[in-house]
Amino acid sequence: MSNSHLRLPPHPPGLCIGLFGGSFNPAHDGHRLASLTALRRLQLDSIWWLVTPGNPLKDNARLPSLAERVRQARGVAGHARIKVTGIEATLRTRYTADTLRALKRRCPGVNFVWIMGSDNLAGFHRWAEWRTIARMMPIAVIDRPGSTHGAMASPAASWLSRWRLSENRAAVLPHTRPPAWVFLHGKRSALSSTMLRQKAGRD
Ligand SMILES: Nc1ncnc2c1ncn2[C@@H]1O[C@H](COP(=O)(O)OP(=O)(O)OP(=O)(O)O)[C@@H](O)[C@H]1O
Ligand SMILES: O=C(O)c1ccc[n+]([C@@H]2O[C@H](COP(=O)([O-])O)[C@@H](O)[C@H]2O)c1
Repeated sequence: MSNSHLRLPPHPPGLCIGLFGGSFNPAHDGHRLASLTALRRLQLDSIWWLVTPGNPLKDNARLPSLAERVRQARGVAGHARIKVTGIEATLRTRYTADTLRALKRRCPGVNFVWIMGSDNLAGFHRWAEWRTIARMMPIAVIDRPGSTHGAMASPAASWLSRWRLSENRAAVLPHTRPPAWVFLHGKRSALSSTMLRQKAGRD
């Protein structure tokens, strides 16, 4: 990855930016639909897809290169407000807590929101410093087929329950002091990268 991925133009204070981390192996329309839901319901200025150099909890032996995944994801994103970036490679961060600290330091005044699908909330308690992440920025969870119940029954959802905003207040989430989170239900996609890799004979 070239240093161009670290170029962070000055962001006027008050901008609202969603951070959507993922392996994107490959990116698909489910990522795009979740992003459009977050953009609209949270009234974000933009959403950044953070294509990870490698999820710290996954075996990344067969993961395509970061450059390849970023290129493919840009083809799928196709939206002026969705920016696809490999910035974690340049920041030399892999754990989400480290990435969020680095971005907050580099972009003071920006209202960041961490975005994730409901399957990730189900396993969030296994992430490094997950409570710290929730104290660093608001979180929006996007409902995804197959994980609605698991997400809500998870240790993280239980710990976070007292800070949950109702969905009709989603637009205030980016301006709310963390911990704060919202569970967004809307149009859903059953697509997954696993399904696409299997179809392509890659798994
Ligand atoms: N169909 C979907 N609806 C809502 N969120 C999704 C969907 N697909 C992926 N996400 C979310 O996008 C983020 C990145 O996911 P990722 O790139 O791992 O895709 P994936 O389809 O879950 O991949 P895999 O099947 O390999 O686990 C995660 O927060 C995940 O929950
Ligand atoms: O920081 C962690 O401990 C951690 C553990 C698991 C996943 N993550 C992040 O979660 C995001 C979603 O990952 P994935 O592989 O499910 O697409 C991605 O940004 C990962 O870096 C982060």
